[in-house]
Amino acid sequence: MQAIQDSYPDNVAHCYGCGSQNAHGHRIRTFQEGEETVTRFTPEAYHTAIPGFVYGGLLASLIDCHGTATAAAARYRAEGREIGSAPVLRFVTASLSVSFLKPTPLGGELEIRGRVKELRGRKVIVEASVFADGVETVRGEVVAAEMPASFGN
Ligand SMILES: CCCCCCCC(=O)SCCNC(=O)CCNC(=O)[C@H](O)C(C)(C)COP(=O)(O)OP(=O)(O)OC[C@H]1O[C@@H](n2cnc3c(N)ncnc32)[C@H](O)[C@@H]1OP(=O)(O)O
Repeated sequence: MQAIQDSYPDNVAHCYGCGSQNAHGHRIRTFQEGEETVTRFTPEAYHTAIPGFVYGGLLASLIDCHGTATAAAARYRAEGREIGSAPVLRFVTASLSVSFLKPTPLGGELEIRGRVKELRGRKVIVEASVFADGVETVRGEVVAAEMPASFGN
């Protein structure tokens, strides 16, 4: 199945969280499921915070990259365009907020589910949650902004 990240051009596919070209990264893959998006990720033993539980920074990065992918998909949908069609849309994180509701157990697959809260102009606000065994352990919000052509300058 085609993931949203599969549509990222090679020159922006090096992100540590979601770049398919980053051999050391998480390489998350996000799929549209109706009005929601879903990513599945299984943390490794070295993603430990306190033994038995997942490191919060990893969980934040899953929300982050799931959010920017959800934002891109939402904009394509709003424009009635196929994901990845030219001109390619790229979103970066303007703001990320994360609440750790419960400790997230280490040792199984996590599910990250996202939905669009607001889509306006060059900005998309995405809400996303991490679930472990169906229990919501983390909730976050990503403000994703369309990457300006001048990015980095
Ligand atoms: C392409 C695949 C890569 C995937 C990336 C994965 C996630 C990442 O790790 S990205 C790396 C981390 N993020 C960055 O480095 C971004 C650095 N910041 C920037 O480049 C700029 O500040 C940027 C692009 C976010 C916003 O620039 P700006 O000139 O304000 O853009 P602009 O187009 O005017 O603003 C867009 C909208 O976002 C809003 N906005 C900008 N920053 C923020 C913020 N911090 N909080 C809330 N809203 C914000 C603006 O108010 C504007 O909203 P509106 O349209 O309602 O007025």
